Amino acid sequence: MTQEKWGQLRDKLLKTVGQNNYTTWIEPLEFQELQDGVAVFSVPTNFMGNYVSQNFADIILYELNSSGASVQRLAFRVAANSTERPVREAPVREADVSAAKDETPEKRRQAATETAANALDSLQAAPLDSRFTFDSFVVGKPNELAHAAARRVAEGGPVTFNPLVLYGGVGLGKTHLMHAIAWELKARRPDLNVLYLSAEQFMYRFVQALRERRMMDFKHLFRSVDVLMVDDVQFIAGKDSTQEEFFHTFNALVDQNKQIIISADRAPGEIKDLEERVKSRLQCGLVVDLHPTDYELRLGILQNKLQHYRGTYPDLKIADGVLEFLAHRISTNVRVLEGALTRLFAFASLVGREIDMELTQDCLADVLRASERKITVEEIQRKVSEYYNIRLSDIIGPKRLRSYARPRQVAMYLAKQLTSRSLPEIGRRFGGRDHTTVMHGVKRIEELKLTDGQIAEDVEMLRRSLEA
Ligand SMILES: Nc1ncnc2c1ncn2[C@@H]1O[C@H](COP(=O)(O)OP(=O)(O)OP(=O)(O)O)[C@@H](O)[C@H]1O
Repeated sequence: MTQEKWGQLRDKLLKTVGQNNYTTWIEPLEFQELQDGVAVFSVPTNFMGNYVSQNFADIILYELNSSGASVQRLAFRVAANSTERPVREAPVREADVSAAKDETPEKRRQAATETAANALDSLQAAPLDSRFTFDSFVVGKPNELAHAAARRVAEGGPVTFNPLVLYGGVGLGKTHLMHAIAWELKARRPDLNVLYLSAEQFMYRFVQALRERRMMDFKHLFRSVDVLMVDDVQFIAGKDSTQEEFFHTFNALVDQNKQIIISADRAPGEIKDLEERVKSRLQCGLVVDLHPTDYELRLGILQNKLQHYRGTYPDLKIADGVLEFLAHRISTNVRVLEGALTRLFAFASLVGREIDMELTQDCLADVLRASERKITVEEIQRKVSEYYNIRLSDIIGPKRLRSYARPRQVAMYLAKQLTSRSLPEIGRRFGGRDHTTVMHGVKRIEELKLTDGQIAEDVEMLRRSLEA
């Protein structure tokens, strides 16, 4: 059995176990020697050796023997200078702890901690997305506070607010920021054990530990981290025993002054079925929200993505105004925005055309339709009355005073621009006015926008707040 032969066998294993398993578990194995029927491999961690021997030993043995080698057993040694980490989580094996059965309590504790640390190794590197860094995070008004708090925590200095809770709607960058913190901490403070996982994974690990009667390992694992990051914490709402364990983990870490970072899809106080005591713990630190994106932030993100895509599609051309159009028309969810741009680039490169308005509308018709915000005339009237601080009835009613008439015209103009209502329909909603009155109002505002800076600004502010 030679290195070369192992190389060939690995190719066969790739077909048997699939790409993911292969990359995670088989590729990092280094064949060392075959002696007395034992094939020895070096592995980056104990944990990984255990996992491979539990899950893939029979397949590896089968392939080794089919290739002519005579192998009865596999053995795994941890490489002395190993810096690699496996990239997936898996159960911690009882064998690791039971080896210490006859030792003193102190040694047992140490062995358990080492086991936990091994498992920790695999978790740390597990799910971080290399694209989610501070560099690739575009900062704008809606997320500047969350970003600043994340940056502060990522410095790894003394813990000043604990926990940091980031919350906000779907696709607004919570996970991105959490990963960015983890990356930054890894770079600045490699001495710290940073553990990032989703609340779902937390529950999964907890249930598994219960099933395998390995709660001690579980507790060791989670209490020996320096920074614990739990994503999408709302997931544990209504899951009583998981919440309970989370609560104890949380307290234990806070008592040791270890940093905790949590994300949720809404403010802690608003998470249904989350125990009061968990809610109040979450509210003890700094709670910051990621607001829905605004036009400027969406445009910034698109420009950022464009730079990125230039690397992949160097020949692509994009007409002026397309990014602005997308930022204007596509919803607040950044994931949808990114998806739209990806599709657009892929499509344009396939058909070999410049990305212009026509191509954009063809290619993204469904996305554009789905994200079309239905702004109503009533909503416009309400916003306009709030903005000018007049009563809603004065916008709709017959008063002709300039201080009512001008806001009314602004509302008519916005209704024409932002809804698909016809002039007569708009007129009906303004106290049964004639369509010519609406037409006149719209024209008047169009003219004033060019000559009166204040009106132009009012209209723009109102448009933005209606579209936000
Ligand atoms: N400010 C931003 N700058 C750059 N990319 C962003 C920004 N905000 C979000 N994104 C991107 O949008 C996508 C969705 O973000 P992310 O997964 O972090 O959302 P989330 O808030 O965790 O959503 P969910 O609640 O669905 O888990 C990611 O690809 C992320 O990189």
